[in-house]
Amino acid sequence: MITGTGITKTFKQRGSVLGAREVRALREVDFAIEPGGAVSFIGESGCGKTTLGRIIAGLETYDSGEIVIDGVPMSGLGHRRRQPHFRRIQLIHQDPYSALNPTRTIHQTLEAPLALRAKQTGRSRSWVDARAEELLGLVGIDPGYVLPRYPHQLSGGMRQRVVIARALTMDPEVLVADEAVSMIDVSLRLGILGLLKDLRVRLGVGVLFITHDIATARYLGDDSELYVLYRGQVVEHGPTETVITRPVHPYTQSLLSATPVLHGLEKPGAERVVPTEALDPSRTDEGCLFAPRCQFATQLCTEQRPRLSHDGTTLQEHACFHPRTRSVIPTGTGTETEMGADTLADTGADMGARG
Ligand SMILES: Nc1ncnc2c1ncn2[C@@H]1O[C@H](COP(=O)(O)OP(=O)(O)OP(=O)(O)O)[C@@H](O)[C@H]1O
Repeated sequence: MITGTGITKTFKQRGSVLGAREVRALREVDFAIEPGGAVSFIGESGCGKTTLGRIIAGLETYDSGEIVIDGVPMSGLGHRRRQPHFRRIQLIHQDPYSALNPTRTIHQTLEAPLALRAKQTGRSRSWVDARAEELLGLVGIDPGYVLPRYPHQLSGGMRQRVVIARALTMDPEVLVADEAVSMIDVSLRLGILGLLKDLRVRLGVGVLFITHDIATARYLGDDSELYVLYRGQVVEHGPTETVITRPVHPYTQSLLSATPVLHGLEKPGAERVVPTEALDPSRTDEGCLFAPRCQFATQLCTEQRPRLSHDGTTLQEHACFHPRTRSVIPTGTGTETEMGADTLADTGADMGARG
């Protein structure tokens, strides 16, 4: 089990005419990933999703808070002693093109981490080759075809499967998939999402899914959990299906309102929640972070910051002084286009409601 408590991260951005600027990328984020569980983080561009994924994978430091991996708090450990724990959390980058070394064949790409793993676990050289073939089989590609080839000789979908196979060389407890399907052809996305679901079932590996696309978050499974991030703060969290069908935070509602739907699936009577104001670079950190864009904000919202909590009336936690369940999906875009099942994974909106 992997938990994070109060994870906070601030970046200093230099180069502005006004000098260094501080960006609060994450604000006291709490999360938990059960063994074999599925968790998604969603939010618009810049909300801190990638930073959180990198922190969870041990690739980024954090200012305060605690990450506990299988009962071991990471903050008390030095870099070398942390590594074996973080190795159990493998990051899958969004861009399979740059994630693979173009000068190495797929055999060489898988051989290096597997040789290390063999050394760590006292296995033989023949195990390395057999395991490479086994892992490629697990991710649904023919080892005989792929092993001698270079990344540029493979399709985007195949490359992403190789990236996933490479992550599996470390026997991970959790795969962190950061926008893992966003750079893949629409027609291949469902295949990769299906593979992640399948790996959960077959290997018991947990999946942490980072996405701006609410439709892909929904695809992860009925038992998955959803965290909605806004400007580094979790504003709503609960079972994915509950958060999507009965959202209570106006930001979640605005994300869902912005989601295009297939013609004919519009829900009669759905409300539309639209952020009233674009993100302003001089935005205030006072009160609720979403208040300047929220059509339901009151004076209280501009003065105090609501904390994520259960109020006992809903299944999910929320950080809102005026939560109200609103049925907001889907309002439809008026598109007449007929779309096949293969394109369903691409129907989520780019939720970057930046104005
Ligand atoms: N290395 C860095 N140095 C300075 N600022 C950074 C750095 N990495 C991220 N940030 C800033 O932190 C904030 C969160 O960035 P992050 O990449 O985590 O967001 P995101 O939700 O993943 O966005 P996107 O979907 O566009 O990748 C942004 O304002 C970003 O500009």
